[in-house]
Order: sequence, then C-alpha cells, then structure tokens
Amino acid sequence: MNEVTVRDVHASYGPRKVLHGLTAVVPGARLTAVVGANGAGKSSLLNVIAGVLAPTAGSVTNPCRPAYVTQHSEVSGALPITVRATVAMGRWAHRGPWRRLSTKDKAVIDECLERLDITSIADRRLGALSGGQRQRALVAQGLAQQSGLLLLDEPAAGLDLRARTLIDEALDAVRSEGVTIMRVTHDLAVADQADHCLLLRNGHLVAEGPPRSVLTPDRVAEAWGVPRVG
Ligand SMILES: Nc1ncnc2c1ncn2[C@@H]1O[C@H](COP(=O)(O)OP(=O)(O)OP(=O)(O)O)[C@@H](O)[C@H]1O
Repeated sequence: MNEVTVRDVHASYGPRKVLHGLTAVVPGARLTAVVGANGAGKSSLLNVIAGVLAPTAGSVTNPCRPAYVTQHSEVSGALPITVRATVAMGRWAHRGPWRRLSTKDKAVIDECLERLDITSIADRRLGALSGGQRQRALVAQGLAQQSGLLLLDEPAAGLDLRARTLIDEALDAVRSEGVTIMRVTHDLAVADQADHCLLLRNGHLVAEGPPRSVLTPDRVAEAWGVPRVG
C-alpha cells in the first residue's frame, strides 16, 4: 500500500536516452534515498514519477498525485511572490488557485512555515532570499500539499546544519503519518539513515534495498569512480 512501482521505464530528453529499462519498488510510508553520481538519472527518475517527463516505454504506478520539491535553482528568484504565498500555493491541489484559503488551509500553511522555521521571513519576497532560505520555502510548500507521496530533489543542498536538521525532522514526522518519501541526495550519511535506497548509474538501477546492503564499498567505488574505502 502507498508504494510506487516503476516497471521497465525508459526515458529520453529528445534524442538523449537517460533511463534504460529501470524497474524498482519504492516502499509505502518509508523514506527512500535515491543516490548516484552526477548525471546518473536521479532527477530524471523523479521527473518521470512526478509526471513531468513522460516515459518512452514502461510504466509508473503512484498511490496518489505526488508533491514534488525541485531544486531551488530551478525556481526563478525573480518571481514577485512572498514566502507565505509560495507555501500557500501548496494548498492549490486542495482548493484550486482562485478559491479563498480556508481556516484549515491557513493552519496548514502556518504549521509548515513553523516546521521549516521561516515564519519570521514569511512576508519577504522569494527573490530577496538566500538560496537556503528559498529552499526551505520550497520544502514547506511541498509539505503543505499534504500528499501521500513526497518527492524531493536534493532538498538539503546548500543548507546549513540547522536547516538540514529541520528538514530531517519534518520528513520523519510526515513519514510517521504514512507518507511515502523519495529523496535524492548526494550525502551518503543521509542515505544511510533512510529506510530504503536506490542506487543509479548511467540511467540503470544498480541496486535497491536497505542502505547498508546497497552502499557497499565496492558499489560506491564503482558508481562514483573513486578509490574503494574499507
Ligand atoms: N533537460 C535536459 N535536456 C537534455 N538532457 C538532459 C536534461 N536534463 C538532464 N539531462 C541529461 O540526462 C542525464 C541524467 O540527468 P539527471 O539530471 O537525471 O541526473 P542526476 O543523477 O539527477 O544528476 P545530478 O546529480 O547532477 O543532479 C544527464 O546525462 C543529463 O545531462
């Protein structure tokens, strides 16, 4: 229940093939880390699961419409929108963009601002924030969607220790509420703390399972092209 099933998925950007027959099961109500070297296909896999990139073959089964937190560098800082309005956009899935926010919507928005500790900057424009502050606003927006499937592409990239801790705590909280989480990360210590791990290389799934069984010294050395440690 609540799992994501990826069956023999192929995907391309124009003529460039980026996923080659990828099959995986992402367990429900668990945190799955998606790891691999630059260009391995991690974002492409999330794009396919989010429905942003249509597979050229194969299929994906989701438990529900996902909330997708992309990297903050992909969101224009020039948007004339406040942090609170950014988080409020997360409620559109529930009420549509033109309906008034309900009392419940406002409570969820306040809670998400609090969880990421951005209440004090809620009225500032997104474009006037640091990269890390903007990233926190985007994670808060993802949480505000209250989807049963949360996809995050490197949500902690460039964040300070406190912000990383806040994100980890927020993800722990929603996982315990039954949300299925997929998190792309370059931090193998973060991946080690996940319930499940997918290791990608050159658009293929190299291994899946508990992080310790996936991230063996040999696989890490091969996937990242670095000397074997240990
Ligand atoms: N919009 C695009 N158009 C063409 N090729 C793309 C596009 N986006 C990604 N690619 C290519 O697809 C391949 C997989 O990229 P992807 O972004 O999925 O990798 P990634 O594992 O998320 O990498 P990173 O760790 O650098 O974020 C790469 O070869 C990349 O150059």
